[in-house]
Amino acid sequence: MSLAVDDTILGQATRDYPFSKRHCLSVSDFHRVDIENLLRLGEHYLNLDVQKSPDRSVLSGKTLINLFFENSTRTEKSFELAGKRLGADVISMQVASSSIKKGETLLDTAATLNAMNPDLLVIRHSASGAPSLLAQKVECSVINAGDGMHAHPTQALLDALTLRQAFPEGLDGLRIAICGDILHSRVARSDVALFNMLGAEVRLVGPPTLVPLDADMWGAEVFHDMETGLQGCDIVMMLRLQLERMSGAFVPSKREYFHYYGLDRKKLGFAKPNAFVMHPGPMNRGVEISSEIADDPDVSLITRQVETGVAMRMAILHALAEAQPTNGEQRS
Ligand SMILES: N[C@@H](CC(=O)O)C(=O)O
Ligand SMILES: NC(=O)OP(=O)(O)O
Repeated sequence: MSLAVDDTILGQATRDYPFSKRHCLSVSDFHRVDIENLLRLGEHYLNLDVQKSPDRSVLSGKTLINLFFENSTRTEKSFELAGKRLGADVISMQVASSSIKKGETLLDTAATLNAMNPDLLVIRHSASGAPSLLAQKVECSVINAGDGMHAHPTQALLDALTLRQAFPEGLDGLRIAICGDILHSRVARSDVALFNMLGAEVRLVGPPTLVPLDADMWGAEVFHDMETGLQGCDIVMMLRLQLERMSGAFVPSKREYFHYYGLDRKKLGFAKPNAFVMHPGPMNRGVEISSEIADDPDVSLITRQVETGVAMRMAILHALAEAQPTNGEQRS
């Protein structure tokens, strides 16, 4: 089956190159054509008035299980909404009240859920690699909703789709600065990989304690001050200080951090005059971003990222549910 959404450009693209991936674990598992097809499908769902005219036949009869071992608002709720809008039966497992609290392991939990025959399993876990491990143990499609500091591929896809809406000519040649706590950020890792694939020039800006030593090998130029890092940038993406992954002090104080790295009107002035601001959320106002920037509808794409997230996740669920695995990617 191909992604039979319409007979126009999308239909043509997906007929020529049907989506073949069984899982969504990391953006680097995808070819550019997979990414283009996913983004086109995301655009399709963004343009539909999904509240009023959902296509509930796409995932009708399919079961989606959300398994979040780490906190989430945007990712979990948008997968839940996306699954429901496409007609799936959706279960969001409450880890805190599950048998994991009685000592059941991740793999035993996965085997138990697998026995209920889900079609799609969305997992967020603090351990890098947990979704890949699970993908080897279950028979359904696995979607990585964030694993440790490793990857957050669906965030990268929704960020790319948000950018395509803001820059209809595409990401090619855009200069994007990702700023703040790069070290602990799975969003930064996935965004750098995807933005590079789509032709953007990516910069990483943060204090030396929060930028990994090998960051210049990711395909991004590293800067340690906002003034030079933001020069000529079309997009400034701010990241939260991910305290839950820090052991020890990485910044002297939040107040000092804001002074040097927090985005306010003055620092945004270092970027291009019409630069947009992004943030994957959740934000810590007054730490990495000021309210005057976060709430400025002329520059902030932050709410649009959330809105785009639902459409993008509808696209991902749709694509995986209809994928035609190639050899070596056999669907069981
Ligand atoms: N929500 C994103 C970013 C963050 O938490 O700061 C993540 O889960 O990676
Ligand atoms: N951006 C993001 O992943 O948000 P949540 O942690 O709220 O899901």
